[in-house]
Amino acid sequence: MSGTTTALKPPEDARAPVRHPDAPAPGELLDAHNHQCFGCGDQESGLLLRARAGEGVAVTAEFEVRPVHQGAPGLAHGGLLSAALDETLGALNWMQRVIAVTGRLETDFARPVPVGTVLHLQARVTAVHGRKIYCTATGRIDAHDGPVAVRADALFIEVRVDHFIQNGRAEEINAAIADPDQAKLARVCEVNQ
Ligand SMILES: CCCCCCCCCCCC(=O)SCCNC(=O)CCNC(=O)[C@H](O)C(C)(C)COP(=O)(O)OP(=O)(O)OC[C@H]1O[C@@H](n2cnc3c(N)ncnc32)[C@H](O)[C@@H]1OP(=O)(O)O
Repeated sequence: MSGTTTALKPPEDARAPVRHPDAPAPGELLDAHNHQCFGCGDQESGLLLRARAGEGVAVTAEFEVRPVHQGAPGLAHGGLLSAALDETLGALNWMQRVIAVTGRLETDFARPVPVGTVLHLQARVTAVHGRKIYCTATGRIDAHDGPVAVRADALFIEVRVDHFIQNGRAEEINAAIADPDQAKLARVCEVNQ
């Protein structure tokens, strides 16, 4: 059973999430927030996860489990399945136009996921309380209505772009600042904070 810890239960006075008026339209493919990202970037050894805007404050994503993602022979590594859930939940940032990072992530592994599976992920924000964003995700095998293999509940915490500038390695931060797409993304999100 997921979401059992108190930290993942929204308080009574939490508000419903609000879709930003300029959020991408349902079905629209979401850009990678960083092309070097292990989850949504374009590294061959990464997840190559592709997310799309959903209705409301929700997203969908697909992750093809390749041999490089194995744990046990022929099966996906559990940590990478958590990463796929985390990345999908992170894509919810686009729908509220905030910058938020994972504070807590609890994963349930309900079924083994064979190599060759396309994991169909769905994530949505359930509640917001100050900087705290409560959200949930599932991953289903080979179809959007396939059997649930993994699910997660998470708490994301809203941060300012300084979070990355102060904590990230200078080499990558400087490259991101010099990248017009990254600078635009940071501006768009910060305007809403
Ligand atoms: C340019 C675009 C890029 C866009 C980039 C988007 C990236 C998305 C990528 C996918 C997602 C990731 O993997 S993100 C990477 C993994 N995550 C991280 O690296 C985060 C590391 N942790 C941190 O930096 C920090 O702990 C933070 C930012 C999460 C929180 O620190 P803080 O800002 O000082 O806030 P703090 O006062 O401690 O906490 C605020 C409130 O949240 C609660 N809180 C904080 N952490 C937790 C927790 N683990 N579990 C429960 N509750 C928590 C506190 O109790 C408090 O509640 P109250 O007192 O207010 O009630």
